[in-house]
Amino acid sequence: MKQAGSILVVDDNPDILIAARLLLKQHYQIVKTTDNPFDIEAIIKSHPIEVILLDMNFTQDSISGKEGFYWLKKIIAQDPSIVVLLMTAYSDIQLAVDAIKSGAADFIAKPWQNDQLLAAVAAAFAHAKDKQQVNKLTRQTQGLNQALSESQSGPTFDFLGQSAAMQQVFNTIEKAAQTDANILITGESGTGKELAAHAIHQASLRRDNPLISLDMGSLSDSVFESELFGHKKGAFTDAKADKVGRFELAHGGSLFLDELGNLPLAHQATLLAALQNRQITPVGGSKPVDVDIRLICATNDNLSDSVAQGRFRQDLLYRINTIEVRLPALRERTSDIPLLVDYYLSHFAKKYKRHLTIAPCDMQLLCDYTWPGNVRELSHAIERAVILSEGDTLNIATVVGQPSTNMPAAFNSANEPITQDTDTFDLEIIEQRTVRAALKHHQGNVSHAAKALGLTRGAMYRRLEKYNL
Ligand SMILES: Nc1ncnc2c1ncn2[C@@H]1O[C@H](COP(=O)(O)OP(=O)(O)OP(=O)(O)O)[C@@H](O)[C@H]1O
Repeated sequence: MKQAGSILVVDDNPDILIAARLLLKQHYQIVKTTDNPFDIEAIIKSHPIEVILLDMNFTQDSISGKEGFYWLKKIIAQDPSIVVLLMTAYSDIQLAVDAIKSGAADFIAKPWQNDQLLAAVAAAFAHAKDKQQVNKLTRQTQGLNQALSESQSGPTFDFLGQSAAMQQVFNTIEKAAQTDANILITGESGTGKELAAHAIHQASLRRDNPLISLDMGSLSDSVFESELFGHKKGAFTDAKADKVGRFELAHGGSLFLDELGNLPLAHQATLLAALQNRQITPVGGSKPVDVDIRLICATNDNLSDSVAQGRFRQDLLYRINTIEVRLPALRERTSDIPLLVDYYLSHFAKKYKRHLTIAPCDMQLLCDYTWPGNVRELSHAIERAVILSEGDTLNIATVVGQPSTNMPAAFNSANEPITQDTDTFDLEIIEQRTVRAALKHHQGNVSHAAKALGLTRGAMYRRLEKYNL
């Protein structure tokens, strides 16, 4: 039976090429041949070659083997994962030793014994698999280190809720997490979609492997494929080294694609193809890589509406929403508010070394407020109150928006007139105004505003917090 594997034979003698092809074709799925070593580069680029059988002398009467060493070096420089077997009719021990020192896996004397050649090629394929595995792990480790340094190590806060609505959410997560089903988390901004993604991963069998997140809302067109699928060195001007994409980093674990509703249609098609094939090809690469991931997506949008409006592909929606987890807005589960207030009060009191309690009437005020920014707004409000309160009692008056307006602070601020004239050169003031203007322009959509400002959503939220927006 033929084995999966692709081998290239390079020899200037057509009889050798025919003999090698006839023999190897019986055992391997892809056998390519060429009599011109200048073709090697293009063949490697267009086909995922694992092993090369390479002649050492191409020019007539040449017996030094120098050409073989030259092409061997070029192959290794182009793709170090390829295993090269050198062959020559002028067998001598020193040549064999030099070949192996230069990076060849083995040396074969012509004319070959079929059994010996097949054994050497089988060993070369095994070696190629090991090399691929080592390369993959090395690149995965580099990528994971990078992802960790980008603080994607996990959420700081617990995922809380005692209301019936949240109990149902926890139930669905518990059941769905045990399977590999794709999960779509929906809910307004600040309802805890990212926390839910982490909870799903932690409750799954993949918990010992990484959860890799990617904010689709802040990805520009030019980096989309390279972020998702990685790239090869030299694939484009800025590709100074190989980069592992998020799909490969998440191999064996979970991939969390946040803000999926913002993905342009062209990228939706690319993403769908990767999900269907369970394979990705890095930009500038020729070898598809198998990926085993559990997909978790999140969105603030109603994707069914987006499908109806032609903004989101129906086939992609069907692929990602095997299970849907809908996170209720905080105003739909007011019984959770005291729990969340106590939790964040104790967290921030500890952080700022304060001893604060909250008066029952103030807790009631917090329960009556509609929290359009959901738990994120609540946690920021409590943090500000902890910082601004004097004495032992939390003073909430300064932090909660007027219940009569029931608008998030960010919206209120955005409605203020913004002076565009440069009446100040204070960078902080200018930054604050720009952030407000971007929010206003994008009707409070934090992802869109962040993208317009060239910020990640994390960086945007830090600024919203800093300026109390
Ligand atoms: N159930 C919860 N218990 C405790 N904290 C929560 C809960 N839900 C959300 N939070 C807190 O609210 C903040 C926002 O949560 P998260 O980022 O998960 O929301 P999101 O729905 O992903 O928001 P966005 O759509 O804007 O990205 C975080 O600080 C998170 O810790």
